[in-house]
Amino acid sequence: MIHIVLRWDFHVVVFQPQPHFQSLFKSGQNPSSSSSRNDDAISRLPALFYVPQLSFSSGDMLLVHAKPTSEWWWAELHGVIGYVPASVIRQEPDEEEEPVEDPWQDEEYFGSYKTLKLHLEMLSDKSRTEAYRHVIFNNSAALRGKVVMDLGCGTGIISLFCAQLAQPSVVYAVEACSMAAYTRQLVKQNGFEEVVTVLQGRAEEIQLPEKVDVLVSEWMGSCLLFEFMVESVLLARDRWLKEGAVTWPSSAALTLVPCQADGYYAEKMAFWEHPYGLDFTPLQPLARQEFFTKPRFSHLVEPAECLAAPCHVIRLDMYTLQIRDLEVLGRFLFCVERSGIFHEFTAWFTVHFNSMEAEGSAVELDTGPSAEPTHWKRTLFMLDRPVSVCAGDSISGTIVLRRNPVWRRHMNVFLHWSINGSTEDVGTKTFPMWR
Ligand SMILES: N=C(N)NC/C=C/[C@H]1O[C@@H](n2cnc3c(N)ncnc32)[C@H](O)[C@@H]1O
Repeated sequence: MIHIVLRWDFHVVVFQPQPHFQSLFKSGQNPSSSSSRNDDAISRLPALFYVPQLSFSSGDMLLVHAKPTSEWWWAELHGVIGYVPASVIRQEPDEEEEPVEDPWQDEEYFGSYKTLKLHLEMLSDKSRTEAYRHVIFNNSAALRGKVVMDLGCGTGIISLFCAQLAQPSVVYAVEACSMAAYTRQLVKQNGFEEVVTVLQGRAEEIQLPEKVDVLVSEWMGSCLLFEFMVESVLLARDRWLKEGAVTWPSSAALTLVPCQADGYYAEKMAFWEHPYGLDFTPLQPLARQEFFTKPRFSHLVEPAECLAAPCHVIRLDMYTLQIRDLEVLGRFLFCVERSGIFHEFTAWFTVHFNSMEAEGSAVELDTGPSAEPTHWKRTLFMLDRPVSVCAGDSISGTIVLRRNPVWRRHMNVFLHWSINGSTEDVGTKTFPMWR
């Protein structure tokens, strides 16, 4: 979709500080928009903590990739991509509008949830499913008479928990794919037709008869954000959640830790040193490319393999998070607690469910090595070359989860690290998830 810029007759570089990094700014450095002061201030800032919006001038032709909200569109100008305020641009009718592939790949994405495979995997994950049941049980009194929306209900397990353990006035179970027809059968089979209403359609498009008191969803993907179903939750939050109402999960955190991974390294890399007494090391560059380029999702790191204390690199408050903040960033500083070989970074997430009652206890779903394994397991980012580290060394750097500007369910993870702050002993690597 081509658009031209109207009204804005000056060059604008607008940076939007991300609230959850507010605390990381040095005082007095919050930029204001559209001023030379802005440019100076920004040139001094750690740009990593800003989501640049597109700079453009009147008359520019923008290529709009996506319109996540009515006020902010995701667009491209001269190869640079960023958010633009929709209010200043006008759609130019295209002569030949060639069909553009759906950046959400909804056909493939929702198609994967039409069969039982993924639903069986999620339902078989007791840590995950029991956590949601625990939340409903803990809040059963507060849920009485409430209106609930279960976004992406799948087989409807969370909605069925609500009807089984509490007395909400209604649960709107929203499911985009044809699984919804079976979900209706399950609601009937278990006698909850009076409470649970299954609506087939995308949460972004369905119409609810009323706003809701509780928005519950199990949206977390590998490395927390993969699939970016969280965007659908934010849109539904802004559209259907009553003032002061509850969203479950209430917050999320991504955790990172440097680890030793002898087994995986031996299996994929050391193996080529002398298979059957022969030297196959010329294949190691191929092995590095094939096995270490993409993150490994199905990884179960043990606590003993962690070389330092894990650290939360990203925290998301589901009440204040904005879609444009989903180009999320983080930084880390690890103090190595045990000498060993630094093979990889491992990532996992934790989500919290605040109680609806002031004194109620929160529920936590932790997918890390100190908790029961879950179907998410953990995500492993293998370094190209392992590094020997000693207790007391520091591993500092940044992790940037940059959403794929075109394929909106995908992202790239940039990792940059330095050992003991040195400028020689540094590393940097980008991991595509998946495109
Ligand atoms: N990855 C994790 N954890 N959960 C995936 C959960 C996916 C389920 O939620 C549905 N879903 C995902 N996004 C939407 C949406 N915007 N509107 C309606 N239904 C949706 C999918 O069809 C799956 O059944």
